[in-house]
Amino acid sequence: MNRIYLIGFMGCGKSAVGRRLSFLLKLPFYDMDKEIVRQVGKTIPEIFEQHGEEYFRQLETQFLRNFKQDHCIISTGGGVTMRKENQKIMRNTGLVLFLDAPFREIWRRIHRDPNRPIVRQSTREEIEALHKSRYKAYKQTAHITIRTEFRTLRQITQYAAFQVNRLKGE
Ligand SMILES: Nc1ncnc2c1ncn2[C@@H]1O[C@H](COP(=O)(O)OP(=O)(O)O)[C@@H](O)[C@H]1O
Ligand SMILES: O=C(O)C1=C[C@@H](OP(=O)(O)O)[C@@H](O)[C@H](O)C1
Ligand SMILES: [Mg+2]
Repeated sequence: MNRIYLIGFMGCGKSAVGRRLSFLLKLPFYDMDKEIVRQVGKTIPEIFEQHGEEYFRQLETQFLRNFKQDHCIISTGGGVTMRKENQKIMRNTGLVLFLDAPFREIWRRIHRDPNRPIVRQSTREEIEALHKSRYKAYKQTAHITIRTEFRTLRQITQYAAFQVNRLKGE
């Protein structure tokens, strides 16, 4: 299968770049968080509050196991890449792009957002430690790492499209 997955920490731009990349490459776009919200009929904070994080993680893996569409762009949630099974599914069914943003930029983007329950419950230091602890998994799961610092969303999207086309041509 030939999907494009965007992975990386909260706020690195997976959803924003995924949407733009889908326009540029003319491929359908799926944001895993949005798909889960639609399936369950609850917001992400509601799922975390009412069922707990582990339940949300199961929904993420279920989505990846059951999803059938080929030739599409999928923006993952920041925690998806932590499970080995998810890593395997993504690498076996598509090209995995890691959007690598510096933590201070990530923090600036996410610290006031009420829709990310993990951020709401934690201090800056705790989120920075989480970023550090997850970094290796993103790096190792990705076929390509894209550094986003000093780049606009448009530049990142164009660079991602260039990399996708280059690898398709190989
Ligand atoms: N390179 C960038 N330049 C400017 N704004 C960005 C960039 N990447 C992401 N953003 C903005 O940061 C916020 C978080 O991005 P989002 O795509 O939701 O991240 P993710 O899905 O990885 O959590 C959004 O408002 C998005 O428009
Ligand atoms: O990193 C995480 O554990 C999470 C990231 C979120 O997605 P984004 O990476 O799009 O913010 C969302 O799946 C949930 O709040 C948990
Ligand atoms: Mg997102």
